[in-house]
Amino acid sequence: MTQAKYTIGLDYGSDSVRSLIVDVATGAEIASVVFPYPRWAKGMYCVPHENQFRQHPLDYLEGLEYTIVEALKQAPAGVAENVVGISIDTTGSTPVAVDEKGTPLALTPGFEENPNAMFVLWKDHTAVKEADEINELAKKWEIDFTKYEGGIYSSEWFWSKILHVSRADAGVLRAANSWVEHCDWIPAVLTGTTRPQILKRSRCAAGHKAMWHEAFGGLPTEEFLVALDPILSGLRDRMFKETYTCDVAVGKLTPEWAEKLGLSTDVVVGVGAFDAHLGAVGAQIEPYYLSKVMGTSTCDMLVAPNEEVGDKLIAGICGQVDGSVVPGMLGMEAGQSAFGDIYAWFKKVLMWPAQQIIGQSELVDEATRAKLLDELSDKMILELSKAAEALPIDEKGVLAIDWMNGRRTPDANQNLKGAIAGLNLGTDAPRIFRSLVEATAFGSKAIVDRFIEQGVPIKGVIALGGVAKKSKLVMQIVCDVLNMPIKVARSEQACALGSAMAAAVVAGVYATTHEAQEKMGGGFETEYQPIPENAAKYQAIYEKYSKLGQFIEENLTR
Ligand SMILES: Nc1ncnc2c1ncn2[C@@H]1O[C@H](COP(=O)(O)OP(=O)(O)O)[C@@H](O)[C@H]1O
Ligand SMILES: O=C(CO)[C@@H](O)[C@@H](O)COP(=O)(O)O
Repeated sequence: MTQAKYTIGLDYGSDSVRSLIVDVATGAEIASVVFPYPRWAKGMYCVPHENQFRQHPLDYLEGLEYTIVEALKQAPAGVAENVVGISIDTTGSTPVAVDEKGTPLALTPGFEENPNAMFVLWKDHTAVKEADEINELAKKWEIDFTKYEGGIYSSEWFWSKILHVSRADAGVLRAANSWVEHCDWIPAVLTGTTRPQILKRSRCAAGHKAMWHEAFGGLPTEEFLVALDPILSGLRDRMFKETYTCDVAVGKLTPEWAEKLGLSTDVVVGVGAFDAHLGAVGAQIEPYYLSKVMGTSTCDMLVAPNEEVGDKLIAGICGQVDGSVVPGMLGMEAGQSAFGDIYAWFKKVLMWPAQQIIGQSELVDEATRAKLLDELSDKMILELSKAAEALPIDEKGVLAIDWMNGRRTPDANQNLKGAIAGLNLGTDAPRIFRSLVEATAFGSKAIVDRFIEQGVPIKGVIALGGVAKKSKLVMQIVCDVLNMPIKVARSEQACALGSAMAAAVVAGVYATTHEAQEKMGGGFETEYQPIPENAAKYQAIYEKYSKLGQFIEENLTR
């Protein structure tokens, strides 16, 4: 009997990192371990009301070691010796300033506690002004460098963040040799290739967030960047020219990391990519099937043969990049800046009085107070969902707009804010919660409609991510609003599974990503079907959503 081989997929989400060990022959998920980022969990280095969200590199390194070592402990004997590859996915754009060795500045003396020296998380919107400047200059420039990124550059992306931090922190500006995406840094650490000049850069990250395109010869020109702000002068030369798809190897584990992880130095490490893109691979994406990663935010991925899309530029999405999802095919990205985060926000609002009052009540002892608050927090969304599910669709009821974290697509605008209208004195929490769920579904429909308007057919919808697995209410409402069937990927960890598939390709087990998908894919566990009468009602309400959104954009934008 041939010796089984395994790969490890690492999925760095917004709140935690998880490892997944997979049997490459069958896709069987052998072990998985999750590591919540400790500093992030305490809210360190973040200022939510200023949209500042930063993550310390130590959160990532500790999670890297912990999740792999613990997963190998859970795996049967003989697995560790037969791991042949590791690949990772992360959130993005989540860049960090690095020194000439490629070390994030927060890991160097004097910057240990400086949020500007840490990873600027994808949801950090401190660079709204810089994004506006990039868009204004791009539209006047001889080449519109945003054209392969939907024509609108976002504050969530690479250059906006670099410019903002460079302006805000002279110390970081002086010490920064280059800037590196999270999805590029981890593979470089594992393989000892962190120096910016040799570090392999992800096609996915560069193409979707850094305005990289082979038609430009790589990144935007030095002239464009200097015209944006002379503070960027010389940085382009310390960035990169080539980019690589996730079927390419970065290198092999260094002896140090092989020792730490209990793995062989023969283990091949793949070029990284973003979570949504490898999640789509893990969910067995096919051409013209929209793969929705439904988590704190949503990412909508599509793939199509390059030749079928041709020179078409798809306006208002997060970019069209050759090889960003499945090597050899065009990857198209859209998404919503907040999805599950909106439910989490409402829960936080409802928790405030309880935390202030129960949290200080003398009627019960401290241990009981803590248990009460934990139970409230743990059950809040489930209880709201149960009550919301019992409510009828109300075409004259509460109507919400899902732009609490700005609008990512269609047509990025991080200046926008959310709204809740149609309230009366009888409006209760479940009704408001249901309106928020409906709003997130309407935001999803706006994206689907944009692709179709732009001539990209959508044959069906695949869903993955935490919300897809946790909420039947959300999934049925999204299904009714889209008026399309939605298949939910079986894997609890589709992003990590996609990374494990990529690792199997870079390790030479499979020749193509498609082959790895076929052999390692877990298929689908549920298929939601739209309820026709609901779909008809939601079509009418969606028109109101669109009008309210237009009013907000025209009158209430910051
Ligand atoms: N029962 C639920 N119904 C709807 N949303 C939920 C439920 N439980 C958790 N969530 C949401 O799931 C999101 C986390 O999704 P997940 O995919 O696990 O994380 P990430 O997006 O960081 O990868 C949170 O925003 C949370 O509000
Ligand atoms: O924007 C991207 C990828 O392009 C995601 O990394 C970002 O939305 C974060 O996704 P999650 O909500 O953490 O799943």
